[in-house]
Amino acid sequence: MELWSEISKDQKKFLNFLLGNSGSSWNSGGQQSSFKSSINDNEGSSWKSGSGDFGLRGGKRGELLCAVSSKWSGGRGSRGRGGYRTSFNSGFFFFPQEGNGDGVTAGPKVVYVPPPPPEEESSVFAHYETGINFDKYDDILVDVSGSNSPKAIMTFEEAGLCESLSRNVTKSGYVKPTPVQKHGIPIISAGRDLMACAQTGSGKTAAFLLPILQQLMSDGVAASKFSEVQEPEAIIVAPTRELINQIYLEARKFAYGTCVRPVVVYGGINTGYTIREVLKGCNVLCGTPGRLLDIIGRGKVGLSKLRYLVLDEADRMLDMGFEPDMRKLVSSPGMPAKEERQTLMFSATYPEDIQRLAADFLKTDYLFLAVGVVGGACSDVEQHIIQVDQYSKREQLLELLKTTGTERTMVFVETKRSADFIATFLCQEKVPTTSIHGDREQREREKALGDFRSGQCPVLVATSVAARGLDIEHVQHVVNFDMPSSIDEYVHRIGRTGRCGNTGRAVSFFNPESDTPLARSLVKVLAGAQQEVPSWLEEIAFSAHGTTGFNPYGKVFASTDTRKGGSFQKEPPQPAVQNTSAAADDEEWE
Ligand SMILES: Nc1ncnc2c1ncn2[C@@H]1O[C@H](COP(=O)(O)OP(=O)(O)OP(=O)(O)O)[C@@H](O)[C@H]1O
Repeated sequence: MELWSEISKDQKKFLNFLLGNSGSSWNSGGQQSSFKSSINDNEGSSWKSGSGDFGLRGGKRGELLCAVSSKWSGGRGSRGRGGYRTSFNSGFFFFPQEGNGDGVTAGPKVVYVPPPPPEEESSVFAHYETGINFDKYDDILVDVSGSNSPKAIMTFEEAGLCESLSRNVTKSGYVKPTPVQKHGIPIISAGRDLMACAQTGSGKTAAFLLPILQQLMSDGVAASKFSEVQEPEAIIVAPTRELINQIYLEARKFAYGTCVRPVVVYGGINTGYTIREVLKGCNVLCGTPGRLLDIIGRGKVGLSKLRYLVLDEADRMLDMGFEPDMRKLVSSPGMPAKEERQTLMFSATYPEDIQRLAADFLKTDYLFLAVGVVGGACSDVEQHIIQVDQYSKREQLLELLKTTGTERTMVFVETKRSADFIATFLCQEKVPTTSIHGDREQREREKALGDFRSGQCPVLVATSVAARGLDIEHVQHVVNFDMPSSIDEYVHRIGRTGRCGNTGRAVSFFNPESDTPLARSLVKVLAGAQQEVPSWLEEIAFSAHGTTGFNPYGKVFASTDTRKGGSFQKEPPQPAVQNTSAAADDEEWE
């Protein structure tokens, strides 16, 4: 099956090591071959339900699956350095790291070089259609706070884009701007700092890319050329590799046929290759925080020409996981002071404490743009919450997947290990499945996403690493196999469907034993998106006194700009934004 064939040589070597098999071939008999044949026995294409006993049994296959699933649980970045760790029969194994010098991804030398993105125009501009609810975006209430906000535009013509940009917008299938574009484009073009919040899938990426590219074009940015130090005019930061790559592809699309050259840098790929790409010329540098800091620290990127700093998924970029990196970034030698650069922040969620923190990075007169309710779920996603107990989840998932057939479905789980378990379980049940999480090698992550995008594997089991920003055509369903621990994460996860006016469905397994702390905020999110709230959930929500970190009178949403004196100052402190899913899962972000 797909997952199995993706197990890398290194992983196989490692498994052989665990099994005391010094031979080089994974398939060389013994336990190894029993595992392989047991997987192969199940190969076929029919979809059926079954009573998989995966993960609970002992015996050879169970042990081996454990070993596979718990491979490389060494963390990345500042929270997880120190060697490869893997658990096997409750033990931990540490392997010395081979420094790869990229300062980001601890572990063996990374040799992976991704295939170049397709060059043909039809691939560059490939897009999906807007959905039946696209025009309803216009009914969403918009609030811009701060002084002297520029007037919104109603059409792309009013955006004053140069000819090549306009042409690229048209080729992308954009006919009219979404609300975040109508308001965001003129704000950015007017040179203002911006904190923007708009629902998932509503076009935030183009809202910042178009005015930046337009400004660079109209200022006659120098065509990029080889130099030992590159001086980009814009830096865009996002929390995950796949998301920053997607943003880069969008930048490349809108800049097509112009002299503006976007480049992407992220962990998990060969550093030498990355540096060579940057040195060829770089106007818009897209990166994950660690790799960006690394490349700046190596003196390959100078900041003297920097005019735009964009934080996508800004609340994530400024929470406790990434805040130190962001502070490092803005204090890098040569980084223009906030008064000298334009700083732009975008997300679908903005906890108030993060808003206050974000203000440190912005000019005091920044504008706050809220499209709809800050932190609200996309109302184009039909949300269902099903009460489950821990042990019935797998069977319920199988039942559910029988109804979705070959429609694309993302299944979110809490940990990397359960991502492997569930994906393998589904493969055994003949559901073509792949998985993405922070312990998979970059090559595997990209293949998984590719197979999911192409429909070869219509089911993608994912951890929080895929919760934010990913824009994948035809994702009709999201399943929260495990509930996330924060409501914001829920909003982002279900936002992988129902994008750009299309409709989607999200089914969440709610286990009262573990998920009660989420109940009240979930009720509010459901009600806010005009969804049916199950009465049992309401009961749990309103009897959930004493649950840790839950303020019964607290607000789920920041109603608006915290500078207006939102609930932040008046109410008892809210639980800190806990990306506990990420924290509990070691390291899912880079
Ligand atoms: N004006 C438009 N007309 C048609 N399609 C658009 C328009 N704006 C954006 N899109 C498309 O809508 C999809 C979603 O856009 P995008 O990924 O920027 O959403 P987002 O708001 O950043 O979502 P998320 O919060 O999940 O990151 C993309 O495929 C994008 O190309």
